[in-house]
Amino acid sequence: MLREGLICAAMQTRAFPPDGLPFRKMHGAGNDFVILDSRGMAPVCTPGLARAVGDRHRGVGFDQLAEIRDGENCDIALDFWNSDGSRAGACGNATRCVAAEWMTETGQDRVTIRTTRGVLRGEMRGEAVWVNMGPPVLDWAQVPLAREVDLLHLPIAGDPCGVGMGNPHAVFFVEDIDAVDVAARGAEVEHDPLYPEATNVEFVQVRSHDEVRMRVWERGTGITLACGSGACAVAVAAHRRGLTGRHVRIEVDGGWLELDWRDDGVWMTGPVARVFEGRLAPDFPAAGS
Ligand SMILES: N[C@H](CCC[C@H](N)C(=O)O)C(=O)O
Repeated sequence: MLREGLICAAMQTRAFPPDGLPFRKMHGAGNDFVILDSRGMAPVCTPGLARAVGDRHRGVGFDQLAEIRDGENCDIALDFWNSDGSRAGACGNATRCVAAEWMTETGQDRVTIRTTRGVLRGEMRGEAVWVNMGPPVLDWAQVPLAREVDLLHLPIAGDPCGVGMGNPHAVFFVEDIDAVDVAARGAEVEHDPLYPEATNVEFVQVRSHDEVRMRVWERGTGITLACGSGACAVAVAAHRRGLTGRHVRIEVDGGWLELDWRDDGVWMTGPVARVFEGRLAPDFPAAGS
């Protein structure tokens, strides 16, 4: 036991460099991220580290943590973590943030990013960085979403739709989005047994053929001000239901996102901002856990 304790203590002190672990804090339309850069070294993030850094009182706080890694046959790779320590297969807003940073750093106007769902492409068009979040998966949730509608206790404005964007999304169209108790209904739907891996939940009010408003409950995180992959799912679902065209502006609680569902995938742009840079203390509680 003593030996195990010593090994454990050694791991805890050797995980971070002596001057701390550098990170960047960014957000995209209010969806906020801690970005770690592990290029040229072994990945550092673990469920424990994600939870500790994600703690808004004792850590840094984030909706997702994105870890940049060396890309195989592409420019970079990205891993995503939620603040509860779970992994996310996709994160559109963090992908936009990292794509924008990479373009600024390299002076290039195109980037390829490997994620668990495949290689995503980003490109600069004028001042805006667009990313292609890939094609939607439309058969991931052939489930009776009508049961979920009952959970909402609200008038709906179109059949709900399940859309996979490398992660699951359940999209509900409602007449009055301000009447939705996003926290209560979102948590309920997230863990409905219909979704063995749980789901992200989007509520949408359609304003016109090219504009909708969305509010989101993210799996593993809760309410966020924006969700990029969720916005992609909403654009796809709204078009499939005949409610919008393929190009749509989506108002989220943190601003606006612009979506364009093309033959090669769902493209997205919107605001990104770098907030600050810092270093996790070498003895940060979760170092090495
Ligand atoms: N905020 C992210 C999505 C995180 C999804 C995550 N909560 C999951 O478990 O799938 C985005 O911009 O796409």
